[in-house]
Amino acid sequence: MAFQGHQARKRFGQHWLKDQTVLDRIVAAADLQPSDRVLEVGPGRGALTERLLSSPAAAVQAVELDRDLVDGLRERFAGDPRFSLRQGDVLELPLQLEDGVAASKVVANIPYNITGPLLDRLVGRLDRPVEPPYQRLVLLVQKQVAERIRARPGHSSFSALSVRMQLLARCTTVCPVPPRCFQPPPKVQSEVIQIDPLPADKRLPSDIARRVESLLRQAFLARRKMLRNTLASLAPEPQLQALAAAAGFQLHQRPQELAPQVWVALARGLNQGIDAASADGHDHGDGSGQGESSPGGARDQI
Ligand SMILES: C[S@@+](CC[C@H](N)C(=O)[O-])C[C@H]1O[C@@H](n2cnc3c(N)ncnc32)[C@H](O)[C@@H]1O
Repeated sequence: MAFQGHQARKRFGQHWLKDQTVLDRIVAAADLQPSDRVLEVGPGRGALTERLLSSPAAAVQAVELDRDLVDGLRERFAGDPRFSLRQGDVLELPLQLEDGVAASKVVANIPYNITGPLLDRLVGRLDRPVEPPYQRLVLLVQKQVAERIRARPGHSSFSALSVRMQLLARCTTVCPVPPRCFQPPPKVQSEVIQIDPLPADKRLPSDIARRVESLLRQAFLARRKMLRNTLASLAPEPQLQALAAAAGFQLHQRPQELAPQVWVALARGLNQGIDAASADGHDHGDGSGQGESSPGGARDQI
């Protein structure tokens, strides 16, 4: 077998999944249909790939960084024409399948060291969502990250990532995965998470999306500070108070207490303020949230 002699490499985040129940749960969550085309990030030695190829999916495209795994993977799945493999960095390679068609689903036990940029690549940000969105992502990630993705307001894990992901997708837990499910076992707890991105017509309008991204950056930079302080550059306090009341929060609250829809309501209020001011004949910029770090300029935007 071509994998013989290959040692798991720490720098590539290699922890082979060996627990059959977790593999079952991942594939069940993916709910693969004959019309599905799957992207697998980091097939490793192919434990998950084999399960994906046991499903009725039309195609499984794997992207593996470690050159020394490529021959073994090609050998292992040579008999299945639905399997294709590209060697390289998933953060850099084009992600269409061999025939140029985009995958419908992503299923992967991901290397934890690239989680942030990978989510960026596979889901995107509010102001630049991945287009077209994947129908579903089933990802094995570090538990701490899964908790941040699906956290509710007020929970200690609630962060800008929670707001962003919950406005872009429906995020649910599939199952916890303790270290003993891997070989070698990682030092951290893991979790399988299911992310169903919203279809393009259910996303936020782009001006609101840009504004929410900009608010999140501004507010979560100092997550322990009251919003009265972190948002002070946006408007004089009486106006800020009115905007907050209309959006459904109070200025003594902190950013991790505000639900995603409250951020959207605040963004709408701010953008409407800009529109109203523009209608008055003032020049207040494009409402993209740029320049908000300059207090004077930002006050002018309201
Ligand atoms: C946690 S292991 C999962 C392996 C296998 N899917 C399993 O479940 O046993 C992560 C895999 O991603 C690969 N990998 C790491 N960084 C990568 C990158 N930037 N692009 C593509 N694959 C990567 C590693 O070589 C490894 O095979």
